[in-house]
Amino acid sequence: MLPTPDLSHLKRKDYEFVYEPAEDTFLFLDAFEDEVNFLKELQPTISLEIGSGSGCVTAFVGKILGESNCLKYCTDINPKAARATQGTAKQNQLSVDIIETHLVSGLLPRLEGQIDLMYFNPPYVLTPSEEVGSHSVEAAWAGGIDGREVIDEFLPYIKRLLSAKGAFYMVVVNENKPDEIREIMKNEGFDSSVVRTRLAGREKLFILKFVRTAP
Ligand SMILES: C[S@@+](CC[C@H](N)C(=O)[O-])C[C@H]1O[C@@H](n2cnc3c(N)ncnc32)[C@H](O)[C@@H]1O
Repeated sequence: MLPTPDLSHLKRKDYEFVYEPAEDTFLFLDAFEDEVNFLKELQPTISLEIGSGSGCVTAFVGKILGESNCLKYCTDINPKAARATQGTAKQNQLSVDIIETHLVSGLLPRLEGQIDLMYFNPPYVLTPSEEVGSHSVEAAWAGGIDGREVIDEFLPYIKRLLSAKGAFYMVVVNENKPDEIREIMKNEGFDSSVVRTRLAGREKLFILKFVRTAP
């Protein structure tokens, strides 16, 4: 079992402003541990986490990839989360390029078709639409109708950003209608699988994986 990254620089007060690693984060870590062999074979040259929050997931993936030449990018809409990710990268001796932005704004067209590994633990909680799009901690969970508003805005970017061999992982809950998301992505030319599921309180969490359909 790989150790959880060192987040000791983040204090209780920081988590008033930045999403604190929770069940969904830890399910993501478990899923990436399941995927170690795939990730090592993939040998990503560029990775991207959208919504990196504390930076816990990227630090974990960084440990898996070890001394590789992978260029690691993260984005977050919340400036305090971007700073937290920066601190976590430093604390865990990783080099990560963190961009404070909405989804992947500013990365296209430069990284079009370049990303081998991409992952997103999105805001997936069902909330009124007006709550979506804040730049503070509420951005971590407010997902709007069906918890899908941010997810649906992001889906078209997967095809544009992933390289031919690339893989994309995402956390969703039952209420987000995972089968419908998989169908949308199938129509975009992606195969999907469920890497892990877990019940967390009333939520059923899924880690979905998408790769391009073999020609
Ligand atoms: C559920 S939290 C996940 C944080 C971290 N990746 C983890 O797994 O613990 C979702 C993160 O996405 C960020 N986020 C929400 N909407 C975003 C958007 N439109 N663009 C970029 N980041 C966004 C939030 O600020 C938050 O840090």
